[in-house]
Amino acid sequence: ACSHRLWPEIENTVMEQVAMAKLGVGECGAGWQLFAEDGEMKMYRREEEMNGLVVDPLKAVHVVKGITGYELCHYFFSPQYRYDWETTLEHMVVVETISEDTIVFQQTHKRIWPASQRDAVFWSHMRKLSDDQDTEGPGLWAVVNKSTELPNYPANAGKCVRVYLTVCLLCQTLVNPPKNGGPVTREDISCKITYCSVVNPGGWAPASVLRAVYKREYPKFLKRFTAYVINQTKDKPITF
Ligand SMILES: O=S(=O)(CCO)c1ccc(-c2ccc(C3CCCC3)c([C@@H]3C[C@@H]3c3ccccn3)c2)cc1
Repeated sequence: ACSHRLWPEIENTVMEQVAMAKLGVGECGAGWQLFAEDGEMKMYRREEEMNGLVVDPLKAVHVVKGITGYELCHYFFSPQYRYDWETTLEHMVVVETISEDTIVFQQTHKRIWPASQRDAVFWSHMRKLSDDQDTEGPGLWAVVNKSTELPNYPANAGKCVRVYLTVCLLCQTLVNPPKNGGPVTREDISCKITYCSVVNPGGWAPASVLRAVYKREYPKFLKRFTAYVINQTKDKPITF
């Protein structure tokens, strides 16, 4: 994988995205605005436009009990589960499997009225990161998705408007060993999630429409995805 043409970009993007994900939303003066909250889940956005297009960066933080960071990243990264949890997905193609932890996808998303239908072409990379604090712990796992150009999937060639996205799912497993020294069970683990995304919608769509879509779709997506992983793993051995 290190020899692949995308490798340098993947390496740089992962480092940059993980560093950004680790930054707190700080004092809200830094421009992050809380726009959705549900229990442990908090969703922030910054209102940003690029030549008239809404490209609001999104940062969500969440803590989920009973699953590990590896498990969350595995179900987010692996194509075979995506239709189960990604409700806005109409079609997905694995264009290239660069290695077991790096895949290139083409996805068509269901049309969200009144915007025209979108598609995305992106590489996706999953990796374990050393947790600076405790090296031997379960550590940090991340999946980074970033749009890329593919000659065989030219942008805006068919009915879809091409979106440009950069997404980072950063997960830290927290283990609270049982007092009695017994084996660690799912009651003793939780996962701290940071999900960052910047989606440039490609073609024009009304700012009010896009912001309404983001406000509705992102909380739904993160709640549905985490519930899916909890359900998929509840009767399985823990994978760190
Ligand atoms: O985390 S991922 O990599 C998971 C892999 O699937 C990912 C997340 C989000 C998108 C995405 C692509 C297009 C659009 C819009 C833009 C104009 C009209 C459609 C949206 C809007 C925000 C809404 C949305 C939010 C969350 C989930 C799905 N829909 C989101 C794509 C990939």
